[in-house]
Amino acid sequence: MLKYLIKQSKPLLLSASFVSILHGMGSVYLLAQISAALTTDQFDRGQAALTFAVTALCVMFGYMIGAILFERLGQRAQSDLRSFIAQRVIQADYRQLEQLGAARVQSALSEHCTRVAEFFVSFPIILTNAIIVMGCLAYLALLSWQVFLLAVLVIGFGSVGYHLAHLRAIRHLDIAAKEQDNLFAYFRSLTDGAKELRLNCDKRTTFFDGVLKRSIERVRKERTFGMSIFVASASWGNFLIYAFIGMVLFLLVGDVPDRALIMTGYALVFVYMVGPLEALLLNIPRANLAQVSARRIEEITQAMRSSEPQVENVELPPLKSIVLHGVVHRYYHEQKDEMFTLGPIDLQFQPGEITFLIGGNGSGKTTLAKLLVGLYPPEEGSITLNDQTIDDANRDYYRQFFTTIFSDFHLFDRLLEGNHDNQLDQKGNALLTKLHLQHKVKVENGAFSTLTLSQGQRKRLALVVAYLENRPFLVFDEWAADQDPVFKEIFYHELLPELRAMGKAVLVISHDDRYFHLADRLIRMENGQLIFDPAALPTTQSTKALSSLIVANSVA
Ligand SMILES: Nc1ncnc2c1ncn2[C@@H]1O[C@H](COP(=O)(O)OP(=O)(O)OP(=O)(O)O)[C@@H](O)[C@H]1O
Repeated sequence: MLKYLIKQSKPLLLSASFVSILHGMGSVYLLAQISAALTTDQFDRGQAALTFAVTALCVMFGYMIGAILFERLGQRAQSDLRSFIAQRVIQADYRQLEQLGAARVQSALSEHCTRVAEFFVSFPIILTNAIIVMGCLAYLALLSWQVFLLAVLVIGFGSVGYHLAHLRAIRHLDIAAKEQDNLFAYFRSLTDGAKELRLNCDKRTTFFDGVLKRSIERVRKERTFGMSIFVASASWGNFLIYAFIGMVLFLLVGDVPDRALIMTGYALVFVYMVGPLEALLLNIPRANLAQVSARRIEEITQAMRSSEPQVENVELPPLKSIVLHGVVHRYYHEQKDEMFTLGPIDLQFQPGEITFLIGGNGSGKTTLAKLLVGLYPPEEGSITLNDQTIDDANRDYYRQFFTTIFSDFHLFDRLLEGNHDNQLDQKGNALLTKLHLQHKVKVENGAFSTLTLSQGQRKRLALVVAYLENRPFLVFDEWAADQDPVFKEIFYHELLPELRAMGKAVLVISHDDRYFHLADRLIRMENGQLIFDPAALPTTQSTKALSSLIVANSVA
């Protein structure tokens, strides 16, 4: 992932790196000038002052330009990453997304992205300081090759220790990154479960102390541990620097002639080098953290691979039929080591037909609806649309035939229709009036004036959106469950017949047995199977619906 981002912004990164290298080299050149001024007697003071001033200015501008360019790179990396992840989420197969969970996606979009962007802030620090350290070493080599060799030996020794520590630290940072995904799920519970947490103090205490704080603590502990290892190895590096300086000043130099001058030269280099070395040792862990986050983003996006190419601006042909042949879907419940199997289901749908799907809780009605609309691909069997078999290649196209209102529907704050115009607003407002929502919410330029509505009102608004989408097939999953009798009446007695007259195919998942007789067809789900059970049907049901039930179960 980091490699990909680096490749993406190559020109900017190269320019920023070039400026940082110049900045580092300029700093070393400044050191050489200071050293020369301190240790040499005969030189042109005016010329030296001018060179020093020009170099200092170049170093300042080099630092400034480099830092600005890297900041831009960091922000761009963050926005690129966010768009990339969002794109992956939009394209991901729905079932994979369900399994992955919202918390991990949130964690990738916020925290991990920020950490990766930070890499671009620490990168120039690492680069510039590495150049300064290398320059200082080169200058040392000029002064004495023995001292240079000793420095290389110390750096080699330090690097091995640093690498071993690095391996250990990364393990802890990885654990922290994984735990953070759980933490984001708990953060969601803080707002999603706000009512429950306020109404039950035991629940609140257990959640806060036993779940949330434990997770926060785990992230803190693992990250502190990982970073402490880095800091410890940085201190080890620091100690080695001073050990090296001590060895050079007190053992290697000895009682040579011009000792004071040589010592001044060395001391200057050492003092100049300590800061950049420390900065290096402190910033490499930040780059490592970015690497851990980049890996996590990669894992999360890998888990969202899409096998279904997405369509754009499709013209839909008229719907003639949708047929499910022996369709099967399974859920595996890990905790209980149990399998829920839906199907095999044989079923046929036609335009202008209202089908009611009934059955007990957990019998598989919603799962069947998700299979029908193409959110789940059938594990066995097949679906055909107008005699064309649906597979991964055309499933996204197939999904465009449907509008759904599931019980966990989402309302966007605007109509997201590509061909939006004034007429659509007018139609929307007329429908809002029909559903008694005209005083609560309005459509203006495709946007709803508010979404602060009761659950029943939100569902009515969702119904308006579904109507305006004008798709050939509508699926309502217990839409009427939380509506007043007056809206149930409108839904079952006005809207459904209207949809039928418009030639729409409609699947209504319902528990409202008072209205079962209005169905053209009634199908019943029990424990994942469509069953034929005339005794279970309400007495008011028309013979038409009853005979359709038989037909529904006999489509091969
Ligand atoms: N995302 C999921 N992952 C795993 N199992 C699931 C998932 N969704 C549903 N199930 C399981 O599948 C079975 C059928 O669920 P489904 O939601 O289809 O039933 P339903 O008939 O719509 O129920 P209800 O009337 O309560 O809405 C249940 O046992 C449920 O636990």
